[in-house]
Amino acid sequence: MLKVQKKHAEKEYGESQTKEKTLDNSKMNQPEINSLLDLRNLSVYYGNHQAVKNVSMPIEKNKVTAFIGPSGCGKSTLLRTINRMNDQIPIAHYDGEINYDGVNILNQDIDVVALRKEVGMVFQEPNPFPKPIRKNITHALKFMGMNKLNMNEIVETSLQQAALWDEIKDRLDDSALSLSGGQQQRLCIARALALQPNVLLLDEPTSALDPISSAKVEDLVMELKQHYTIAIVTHNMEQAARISDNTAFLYNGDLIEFGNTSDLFTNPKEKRTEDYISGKFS
Ligand SMILES: Nc1ncnc2c1ncn2[C@@H]1O[C@H](COP(=O)(O)OP(=O)(O)OP(=O)(O)O)[C@@H](O)[C@H]1O
Repeated sequence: MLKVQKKHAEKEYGESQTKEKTLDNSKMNQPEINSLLDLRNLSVYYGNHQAVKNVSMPIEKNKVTAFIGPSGCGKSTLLRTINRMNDQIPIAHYDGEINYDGVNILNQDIDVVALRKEVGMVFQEPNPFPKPIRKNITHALKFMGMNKLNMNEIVETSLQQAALWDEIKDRLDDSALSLSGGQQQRLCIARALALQPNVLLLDEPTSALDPISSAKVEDLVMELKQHYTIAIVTHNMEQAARISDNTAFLYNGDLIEFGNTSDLFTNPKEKRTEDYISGKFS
């Protein structure tokens, strides 16, 4: 629950509905899903252009949900809407709801800074601050007003969670830019984890990495889902099949198919899904 929104949620939905909900997911041919986020009739526009069209789907708690589909189909737009990053684009606007633990996070009175603390994001290109490794973590905490915490402990814990501690524990005061691309990306994940989010949004986090670094980030994602709810955009079908539990296939802004990843990849219900995953178009 977004702390700043608790009162709002209680007023709008009633206390009983602010607890976790189990979706009736029969229309998606899925067993019951324990969703943390629930997208309902979500449409996103850039000016007059509709990039995401009336999408409804759950994002399951402590699972990895992959967004796949051809270039320009709206994957990143959908992901960025979940922590309101699109608010930074003046022509972007949206309709519909994203319910997060009983709160519609698209409400205008949501505290987006608090939201982004709970719903962290990691981008395609590793983007550490040009500062020492340690400061990449502490700077994020101070920026979020969390400067009373035990910084050394959080630095160590978040780097351990990001499977980076053993590699860099003796060089915490070196510049983050001295790390390899794969290490920089894991540092960016550690930086997001330091804020103790519930959800991690990963926008093609391995597309700029070599195969070995990509494999480390994939292993990390599999590990992290024990504690976090993860949504990932990927162009890599093998990656989606390897690491995700649920997959959403988007085409031209429409959600064509959503379901359990192994079912969707082995027995797609829609012809367009089958054509896409079998490489007939990209
Ligand atoms: N800042 C923006 N301003 C205007 N239009 C945008 C903006 N960002 C994205 N779009 C448009 O929205 C549509 C969806 O783009 P989006 O980046 O979400 O797709 P994508 O599936 O993530 O693509 P890719 O796989 O190539 O990254 C595209 O038509 C794109 O041109």
